Amino acid sequence: MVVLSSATSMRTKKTKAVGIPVVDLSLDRSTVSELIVKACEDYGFFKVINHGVPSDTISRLEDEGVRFFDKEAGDKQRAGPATPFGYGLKNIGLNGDKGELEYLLLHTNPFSIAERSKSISNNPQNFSCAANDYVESVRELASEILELMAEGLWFPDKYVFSRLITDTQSDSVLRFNHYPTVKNREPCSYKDDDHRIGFGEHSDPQILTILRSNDVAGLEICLHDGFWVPVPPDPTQFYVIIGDALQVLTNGRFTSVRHRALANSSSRNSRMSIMYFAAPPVNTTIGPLHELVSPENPSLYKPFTWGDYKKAAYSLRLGDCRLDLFKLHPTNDQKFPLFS
Ligand SMILES: C=C1C[C@]23C[C@@]1(O)CC[C@H]2[C@@]12CC[C@H](O)[C@@](C)(C(=O)O1)[C@H]2[C@@H]3C(=O)O
Ligand SMILES: O=C(O)CCC(=O)C(=O)O
Ligand SMILES: [Fe+2]
Repeated sequence: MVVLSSATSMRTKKTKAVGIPVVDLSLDRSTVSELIVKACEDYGFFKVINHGVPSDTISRLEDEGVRFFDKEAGDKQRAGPATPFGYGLKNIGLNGDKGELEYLLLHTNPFSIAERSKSISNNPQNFSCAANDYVESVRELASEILELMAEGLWFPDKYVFSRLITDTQSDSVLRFNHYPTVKNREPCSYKDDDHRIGFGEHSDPQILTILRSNDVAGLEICLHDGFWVPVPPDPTQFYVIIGDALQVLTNGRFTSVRHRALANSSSRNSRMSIMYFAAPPVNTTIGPLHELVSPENPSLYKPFTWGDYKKAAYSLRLGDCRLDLFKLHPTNDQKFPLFS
């Protein structure tokens, strides 16, 4: 029997204030790579400053996002439903997950962006151009970070991670999340720890996520001890989230951080985040790299293709610990039977 743990099976978790690691990419390379490795081991999450993404590239895409979410409901529906790409409202994924948000999910292939932009914008060319420029810039940033990680781990091949996401067939995804202000009095069935949930607890399946938000709070990350930490919004910088695929490639040395976004309840402005999920081509095999496997550190996961992993992710709920399915030595602390 294969069993799988789930967010809903976990004990109630408390919040605490902890400083999020900040990595200044303008420092010398060996310091930066050391800081990144430490942040990936301790948190699976960090902020990057001096990132090199032009502010104009960020603001052009932000304006497109604001323009889209400002439209009438009927106009936005023209870009939906999200199956999985397109416009989605309150339904996340295909298996009944709900949250207080609306979103746009796009594949980053430029042809796919061009096609989608026709139902998103009255000026599709502007939208495509802003989205492609943004994707190109954050892909470069993600590659640079992955190269620094490989250097920090003393791998002989510094491109071992980055080449997975720079391949022209990469399966990377761009997501805009918009969390409209909700009043606490309104009835709501999806609460957790007395908070309304904008985007429920989960890990990102991909290699790396580059997150940028406006100045409205909501994001929280979960520490190894189970405490939740609010992440201060910073519109000028990016946050980096380690995904499941990188946890596997590093044989568990880096952990994919569980995170969530709380709905807007007190703020007068609504939160908008833009995320770039860096993924390899679908036929890429993901497994622990031999440099990180030894008799003392045996392989923790069986290899799988990115396509297999996506299929598993999409057959499960948002909060499910889908990596359990690929563990070589599953533990007994998992609650819900998945397949028997
Ligand atoms: C409930 C789901 C939504 C999701 C696919 C899934 O079945 C489980 C993983 C979810 C997630 C989380 C990170 C990203 O936002 C996302 C695009 C992804 O790759 O995995 C979403 C998926 C989605 O919203 O389609
Ligand atoms: O909007 C956010 O801040 C987080 C959303 C998120 O985690 C996701 O889209 O995967
Ligand atoms: Fe996420």
